[in-house]
Amino acid sequence: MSTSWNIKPVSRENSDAILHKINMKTKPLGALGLLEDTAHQLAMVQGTPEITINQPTMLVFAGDHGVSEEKVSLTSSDVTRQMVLNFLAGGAAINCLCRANNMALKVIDAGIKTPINDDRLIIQRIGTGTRNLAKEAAMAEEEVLLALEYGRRLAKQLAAEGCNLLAFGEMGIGNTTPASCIMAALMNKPAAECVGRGTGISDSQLKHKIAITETALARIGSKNDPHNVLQEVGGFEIAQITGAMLGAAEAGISILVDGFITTASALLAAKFAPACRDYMLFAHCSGEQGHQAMLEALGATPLLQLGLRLGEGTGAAVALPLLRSAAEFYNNMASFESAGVTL
Ligand SMILES: Cc1cc2ncn([C@H]3O[C@H](COP(=O)(O)O)[C@@H](O)[C@H]3O)c2cc1C
Ligand SMILES: O=C(O)c1cccnc1
Repeated sequence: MSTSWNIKPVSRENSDAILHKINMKTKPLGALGLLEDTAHQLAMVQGTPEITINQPTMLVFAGDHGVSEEKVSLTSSDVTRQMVLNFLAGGAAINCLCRANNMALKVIDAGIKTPINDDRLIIQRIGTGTRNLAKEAAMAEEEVLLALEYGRRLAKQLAAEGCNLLAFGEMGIGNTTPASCIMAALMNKPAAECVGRGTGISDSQLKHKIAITETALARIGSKNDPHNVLQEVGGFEIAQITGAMLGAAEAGISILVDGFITTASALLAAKFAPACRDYMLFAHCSGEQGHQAMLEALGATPLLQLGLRLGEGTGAAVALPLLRSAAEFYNNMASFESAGVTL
């Protein structure tokens, strides 16, 4: 069983014209650095003379992980639910950074241990947390399919309502472990290069986390098959983010990727449908070991390097003003001709 994705690669047809427009702005060639690449990509995706950033929305998917019983995190699964309540109350880092940067925030229960009854929460529960990937497949095949579909549907609904930029964040105690497993499997790298300290675990916890990752990897039949990888070592929120990224690309809108965990989803999405990569922008390089290599594997140059290692979408929220700056210079900066400036 598999899902097919209907993603149009972004047309290269306008690439030269967009580059020309950027190069004719009143500045030395390339002097706006990564802002130029960002404008180029947004303009390519949008295919319109001006770049717009409409209803930019942060989607934070929450899910619990059976592997947290292995003490691979600083804290217990209970904190996932407590943090979702914190999101709903407006008190978490991501709430502050979305407020500071004028970004809408939606929180999705993709399958935390104990449900929360609150109208503001989007309920897309797959279960009460995944199974322990150290011992067995984290998810059932149907759970993977349902999670991908839930994510896809939400992204397409938001695009239909006028959003043209979706950013992705996550909350799930233990989820750097599945993200490391996904990285190791899809990039065919040793566990030790993919596993980091997440919330800040000790040396002995790190050793155990690497051992678990190796055990789980040995169980994956086809390491190059994103569906198989998700089933063995994925997570409900990781799978829904993957589906939502693919859904965003199907809808032709931009994807803003955050840290280590959402980049693992991006790797999966690009494996399901390589054209999805055309729609992705990368906010930052996290302090989590392995993130840099994952970004390189995706050919990504992240906008920021702030030493963030939190997730929740925080890096993506902080990067949004850079996208707005890219749009503003692209749309409104004078050209040599219009300003009468000669080199
Ligand atoms: C209070 C708190 C708030 C968080 N917000 C995001 N994370 C981050 O830490 C978790 C991943 O790290 P690990 O794999 O080590 O558990 C995820 O929930 C991630 O979003 C948090 C973690 C904590 C403790
Ligand atoms: O980079 C991330 O997304 C990250 C790093 C550590 C813990 N949680 C998330």
